[in-house]
Parts: sequence; structure tokens; C-alpha cells
Amino acid sequence: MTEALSLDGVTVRRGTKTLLDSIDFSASDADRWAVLGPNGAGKTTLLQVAAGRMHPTSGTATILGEQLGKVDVFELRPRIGLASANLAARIPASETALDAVVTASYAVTGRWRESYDTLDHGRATDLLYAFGVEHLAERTFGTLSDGERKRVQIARALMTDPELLLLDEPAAGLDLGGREELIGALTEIMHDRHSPVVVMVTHHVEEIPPGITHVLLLADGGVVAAGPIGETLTAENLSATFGVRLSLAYDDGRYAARAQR
Ligand SMILES: Nc1ncnc2c1ncn2[C@@H]1O[C@H](COP(=O)(O)OP(=O)(O)OP(=O)(O)O)[C@@H](O)[C@H]1O
Repeated sequence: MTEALSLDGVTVRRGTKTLLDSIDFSASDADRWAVLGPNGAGKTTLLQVAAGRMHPTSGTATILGEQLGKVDVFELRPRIGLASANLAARIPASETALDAVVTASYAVTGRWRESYDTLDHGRATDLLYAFGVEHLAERTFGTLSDGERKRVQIARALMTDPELLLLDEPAAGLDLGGREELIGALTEIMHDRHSPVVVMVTHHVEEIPPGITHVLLLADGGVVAAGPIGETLTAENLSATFGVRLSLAYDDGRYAARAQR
């Protein structure tokens, strides 16, 4: 089994604050992980380490067979697809949606002097089409709605045909229709056996697309539970993670949670 991501005792500290506390985690082969946890649990920090954009204070992070600290991250990053609010904020508002996708080939945001060939443009257009936003190719990123931006970001994350796909709260801020459409597109990715290993962060079990195979529950920088979704995503584990007594329902591949009465 090939491991796309392996965290071994990963700790991240900033000043006196421990953001991640000795995390052991690995994702391999056809795994599709959802990472859940309350605000401040360390989810984004974990994804930043997984993306090779943050180094552990201690412990070892091995990404696509390369150990962070011993690899040129600029060679590693094109092998990783990342969609996050941080990255989206760096896409210039004046850049077209097509360029926002195409520039992922060089793991940059903002078009400068790179030369892109027609193959790149063809692939970017196909990805915009796959996410239903091809008609927005020439629109500037700054004029897109939140939902349209989320789709463009995921298209961008897939541009380099990555071996590891990291999605940080892909459905955050979307209205119900937008969320459901996005979950539909994500479901296709999860079920496609050619898709890369996926690690997707979310706050809400309702946003877990069918096809997610594993969950990692994080709280206060530590792992509460991790493993196959069927046995790990339980009301008990969820309650321990969020610090609220929750009940959990499952219907037709989708989950819903609410406080116990
Ligand atoms: N540079 C920093 N210095 C000190 N604390 C930090 C720093 N960066 C993040 N933190 C803290 O670390 C914790 C984990 O942050 P992180 O963004 O990883 O959490 P999260 O689970 O993604 O939260 P959210 O769900 O609110 O996005 C938070 O309490 C945050 O305030």
C-alpha cells in the first residue's frame, strides 16, 4: 500500500500555543478522508502541513514519499492539489477564472511570465466544465460569487492531476443549493477510482459527500478518533469531539447531526 501522506508524531507550536499535538495519521491509496472538529481544533494547520506549506515543530511529515525538510517543496507542491481560503485570497481579483485554474501548473497565483501551452488551457477548460463553470472562464475571479469561486478553486486544485487532493472547507459559505451542487461534484470525485487520495476538512457532517471512506476527528490539536467512516463517525465520537451531546443520523449516504434532547 502506498502512503500519500504520513504524519508521525507531528507537533506544531506557535509561541506557547500547541496547534497540533503529536499527531499520527496516514492516508493511502484510494482513501478519501474527511477531517472534522470544532473551531480551533487544528484542522487547517494539519492541512497546511499536508500541503507542504507549514513545517512541523517536531515529528515527521512524509508527503508522497518525500519527507518535509528534506525535499524541495517547490517540486513537491505541484503534486498536491490544494483548495483553501488562504490560497483563494491570493488569487488576484483581476485574474480570469481560466487563468486562476491554469496558473496551478506552476503552483503560483497571479499570472506573470510563465508560458502556458494550449494543452494547459484545454485541461483548465475541461475542469471548469466538469464543475459547471466553463461559461465563467473569462470572468474575473473578483466578480465571481462564493459558490462559483469554490468551484473554480477545486478545478484549480485538480489542474496538475495531483496525487493528493486537499480541500479546506470546500462548502463553507455556500447556500443550500450551492452546497448540494458542490457536494454532487465532490461525490463524483470521491467515487472516481482515478481520483487522487483526498483529505477534506469540514465543520459539518452534513457536508460529507458520499464516497468518503475515512474520518479523522480532531479536538484541541489532538486526535479523538480516526478510521473507516462506518465505525468511526458515531454519535459518541462526535459528541466527544465537539463537546456537546449529539445524535447522528445516516440516510442514503449522507449524515446529519444535532444536539440530543
Ligand atoms: N500563528 C499562530 N499563533 C498562535 N496561535 C495560532 C497561530 N495560528 C493558529 N493558531 C491557533 O491554533 C489553533 C488551531 O488553528 P487552526 O486554524 O488549525 O484550527 P481549525 O480547526 O482549522 O479552526 P477553524 O475551524 O476555526 O477554521 C487555533 O486556536 C488558532 O487560534
